[in-house]
Amino acid sequence: MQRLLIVEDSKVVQQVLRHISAQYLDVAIDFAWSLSECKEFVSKHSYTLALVDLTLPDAPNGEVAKYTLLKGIPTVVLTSKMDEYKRLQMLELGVIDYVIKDNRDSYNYAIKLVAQLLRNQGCKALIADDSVLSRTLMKQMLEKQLFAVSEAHDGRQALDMLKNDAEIKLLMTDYAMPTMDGFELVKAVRNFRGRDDLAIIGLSGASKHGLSARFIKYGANDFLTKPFMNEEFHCRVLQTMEQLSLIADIKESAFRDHLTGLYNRRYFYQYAEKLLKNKNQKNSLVLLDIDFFKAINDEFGHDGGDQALKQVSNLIRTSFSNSTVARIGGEEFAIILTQVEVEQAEKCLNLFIQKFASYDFTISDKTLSITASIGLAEFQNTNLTAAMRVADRALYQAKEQGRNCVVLNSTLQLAEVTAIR
Ligand SMILES: Nc1nc2c(ncn2[C@@H]2O[C@H](COP(=O)(O)OP(=O)(O)OP(=O)(O)O)[C@@H](O)[C@H]2O)c(=O)[nH]1
Repeated sequence: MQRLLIVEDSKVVQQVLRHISAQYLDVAIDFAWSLSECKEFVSKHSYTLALVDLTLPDAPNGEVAKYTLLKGIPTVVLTSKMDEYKRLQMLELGVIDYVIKDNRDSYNYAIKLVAQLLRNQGCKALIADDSVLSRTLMKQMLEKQLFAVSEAHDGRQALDMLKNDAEIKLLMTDYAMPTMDGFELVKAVRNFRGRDDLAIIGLSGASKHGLSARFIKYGANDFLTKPFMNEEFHCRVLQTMEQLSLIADIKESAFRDHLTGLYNRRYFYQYAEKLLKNKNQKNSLVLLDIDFFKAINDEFGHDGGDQALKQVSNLIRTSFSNSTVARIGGEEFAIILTQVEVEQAEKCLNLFIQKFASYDFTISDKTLSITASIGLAEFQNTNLTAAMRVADRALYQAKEQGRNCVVLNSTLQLAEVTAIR
């Protein structure tokens, strides 16, 4: 579990930070007023990150940052001190960033910076550089930003590592390297990893003019000239990763249903198509439809119906937490149980439907029971249209049989699939 420590002695600033943190951060946060309180917290918890003020009643000269760094906690300074000497001293000590609090935007900047650092945690970064010194320096700096860092001594090795590990999200590559230079590496990598999936920052010595533009044209997201200041390095890496995160957020929201937070139909179809490519995996496809949902809308209004949909979604999500659950229609849900054969799925769904029927849903302070009908079909060696039709037929039968039941459509499947093919 990630944990953040904020050390700030101003009540007003603490309130502002609490407010902005609630919008951007989803981690445990402790607020300390002083160095002594900070020490108390550190003795009780381990922290992923600290955001500290430099001037505290019991520590007027930045002692708190020295303390958190000494304790191995990556630290961001948020201070009203516009002292250039102090700033450089702090950056040299190893703080990730030094943010001056001169307006509301600086608080936003600091918290967004913290949010990005927390997202970096455990994220894989790769450094491709033939200079051991350069690699060591960058590794230290990236580790400060909470990345898990690996190294490659030339372009060829970096390319192999990237081919074998889709989890690498950041590549820092030098230009001049033996066997394969930075341009060749970026071009090759972009054949299989897009800009929205892997961030690339090109690097080169100051004497080589025009390299930055070429790096970017070949597919790098940004460029750094060596030697760089630590602060610039941190800013560029964070900004590049923030762009990647924003794209990931946009993609994620495009695949989510606004009302319930479940995956939507679009995502479900893409996911299901991919899954079918693995011919050997036995999966089960479940279509669940709420019974007499129109009556709920009629009694409680559309908002009441929405409340019911949210509660039903939560119940399905928590009951099938290891599976992909999507809302594919108004009151219709699809679930794929991967590596679960239909006979096993049927048993599990029969238990679930009982749990569903006995669950107390609450709409506008009134408790009510809701039931659902389920159609189940095998989801292997077929095409998606066929599988959906088979499961839909089973769902139709469940409705016909009086609802609140599970129907497994195994008999129709072969005939259906053949007909559709
Ligand atoms: N509140 C709310 N209602 C929705 C939403 N989407 C669809 N509906 C309603 O869901 C109801 C579905 O009604 P029907 O298709 O007749 O199905 P049913 O009443 O559940 O009956 P059976 O499926 O046959 O048991 C309609 O009244 C739709 O207006 C939604 O997002 N919110």
